[in-house]
Amino acid sequence: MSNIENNWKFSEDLPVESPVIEKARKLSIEMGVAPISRAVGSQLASIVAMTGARTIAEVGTGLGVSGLWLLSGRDNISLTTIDSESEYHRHARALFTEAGIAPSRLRFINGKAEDVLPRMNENSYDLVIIDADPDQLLEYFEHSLRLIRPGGTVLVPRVLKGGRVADPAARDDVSVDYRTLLTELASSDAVVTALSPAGDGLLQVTRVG
Ligand SMILES: C[S@@+](CC[C@H](N)C(=O)[O-])C[C@H]1O[C@@H](n2cnc3c(N)ncnc32)[C@H](O)[C@@H]1O
Repeated sequence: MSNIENNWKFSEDLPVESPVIEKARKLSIEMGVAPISRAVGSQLASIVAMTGARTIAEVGTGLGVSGLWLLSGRDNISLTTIDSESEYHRHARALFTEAGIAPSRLRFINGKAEDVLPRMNENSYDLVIIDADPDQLLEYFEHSLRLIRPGGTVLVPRVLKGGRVADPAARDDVSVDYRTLLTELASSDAVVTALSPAGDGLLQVTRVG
């Protein structure tokens, strides 16, 4: 293994997940839903803790691995989480309860993100995380920039698409769209952007004004 691969593997193996997050991860994998990686989860919790985020919206609940990590970052967060699959929401709700999270802090919206996001209030969230249909990322990203307050942050896990985004020879629409988005954000004055190689890439975009 190269040093870079060693570093990556070490960073992925290091975070310690709570028993409920471990359970959510196991169930998620059994049901064929890919959870965020441990390193990405620990980065989400860290971002929540350092930004003091209180209002979070999530696109792509899955079985709740990312939500549980976000909620572990600090107390008194309210999480609005969207998924098109009601069965996933049923499991995630049970896992959040098992983690001791008060139902009053959670809002589950069952529906397609492309229908739900346009109806959500602008400037209302400290953090928005997008982890749903990769083909719709650009549309979800536009909405997310509208939903966050000035100083708020949009997070996108899996943004490197298994190495395809970093490979200029990959010319499929999604890889090209992602590459273009990352390149444009890197030189934009309207946002502060960081790209972490954790998991399959974690994009962090903070709105300046
Ligand atoms: C990769 S999984 C999310 C995993 C979750 N964030 C985690 O780490 O545990 C993607 C989720 O997006 C949901 N999804 C896919 N297309 C969607 C859409 N158009 N609108 C809302 N949810 C969608 C799927 O049902 C699935 O639960």
